Amino acid sequence: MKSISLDITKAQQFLPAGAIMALKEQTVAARKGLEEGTVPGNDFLGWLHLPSSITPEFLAEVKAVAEDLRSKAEVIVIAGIGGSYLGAKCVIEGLSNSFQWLVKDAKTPAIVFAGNNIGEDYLYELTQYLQGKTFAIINISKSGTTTETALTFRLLKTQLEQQVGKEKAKDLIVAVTDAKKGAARTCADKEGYRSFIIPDNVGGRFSVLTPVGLLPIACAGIDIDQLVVGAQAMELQCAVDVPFEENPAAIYAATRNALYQNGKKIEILINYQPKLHFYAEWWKQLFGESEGKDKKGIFPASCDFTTDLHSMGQWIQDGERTIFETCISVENPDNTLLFPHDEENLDGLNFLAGKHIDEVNKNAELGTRLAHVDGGVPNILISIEKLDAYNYGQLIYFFEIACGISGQLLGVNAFNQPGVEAYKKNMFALLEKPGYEEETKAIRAKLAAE
Ligand SMILES: O=P(O)(O)OC[C@H]1O[C@](O)(CO)[C@@H](O)[C@@H]1O
Repeated sequence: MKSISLDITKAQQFLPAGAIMALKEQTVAARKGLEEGTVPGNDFLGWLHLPSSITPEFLAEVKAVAEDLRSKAEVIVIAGIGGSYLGAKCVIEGLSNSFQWLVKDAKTPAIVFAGNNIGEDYLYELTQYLQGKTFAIINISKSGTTTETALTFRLLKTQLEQQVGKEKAKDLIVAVTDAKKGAARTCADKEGYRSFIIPDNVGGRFSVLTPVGLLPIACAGIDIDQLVVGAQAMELQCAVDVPFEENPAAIYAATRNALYQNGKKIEILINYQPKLHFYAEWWKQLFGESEGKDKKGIFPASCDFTTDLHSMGQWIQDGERTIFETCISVENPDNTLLFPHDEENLDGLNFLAGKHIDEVNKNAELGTRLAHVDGGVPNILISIEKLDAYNYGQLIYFFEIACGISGQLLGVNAFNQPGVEAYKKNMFALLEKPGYEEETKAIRAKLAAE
């Protein structure tokens, strides 16, 4: 099977000669640091050899639980946020029929995501939708205490128990959480739910190849074996003994850091396939939480083309020259659709007659790349053969390891996220959570003084 390919030529032309090679030594050291576990945050390196350590027995266990839920439920609600949501969401969106939610298909339950927001209307509408339906809940939280997820889980658990009774609900709830800590673990053990463990040394944004991602993905009927095989192939391709010039993750990490050092502060992940929208959301958390710290870090942004060419295209072509693009290009669509000839040609589109829709898309892609490069936007191109589980597996591991390397080039601990606590602390103080009495007083005084 074909490996993903990386082309940095249209980024390199914006850099001083030798800028990427100047980072070679540091990049090789960073890759070695990951292998030897000497990097900052080294207690969170469990993802590094995760693909090759996944056993067929473990995958069979995940698939068996997924099959069981698929056979019992019309709807499966995946409750989780951040890394406990985005990996599954990006793979499921990427590899399912775009109109799956409208298709009445007895084999695949509707997969619905929740626990990733606190919208009262969202949750109200979800609880309404679930009324009278047999639904299952996968409650995913590493800490087991994340407010958005815990709040949603309580709502849904209550509804499920009311609808089917406590005993039957037990069979329809699965927890994916820490082995020992957190409310989600306590609840799962006490209620007797089936559960999967999130390894201690795998942080949320690196956890898609643990049951956090694998269980929901299997519930959607996607081939998790191939996902893992793709990740394993990329693990080999980015191994510590692969020379810098042949390691795509090392080259990508060095290139984006060279661009950053030369004033390109924003990276826009581009796709030309609507199915990749949530891939970018996953990627933004991966790089945003890993690198945005110590007042440093490339800002990870994303655009869906050609859609956003009609909204953000102007800015990208002509705005401040602090951006670069990384484009994920999909070589082959899964399906064939030819553009029809029309005798009257009222729309003037007969010049496209007989062409694949993808040919139009590919020309839009090439035309955009040339225009943006001409407009001063460096372009990194990542090509994959097609959107399938194998290629998704490759892409996931590629960006994970690139991120692990890149964080070191930037000089940060890529595996913590201390900054996310600030909003939580304020929210708990404002909501008068027990234990936050001092913070409540302080924040009320602050607001009164404003
Ligand atoms: O799995 P958990 O512990 O609910 O965390 C969800 C997300 O929240 C964060 O911890 C940020 O608060 C992310 O790093 C994580 O992916």
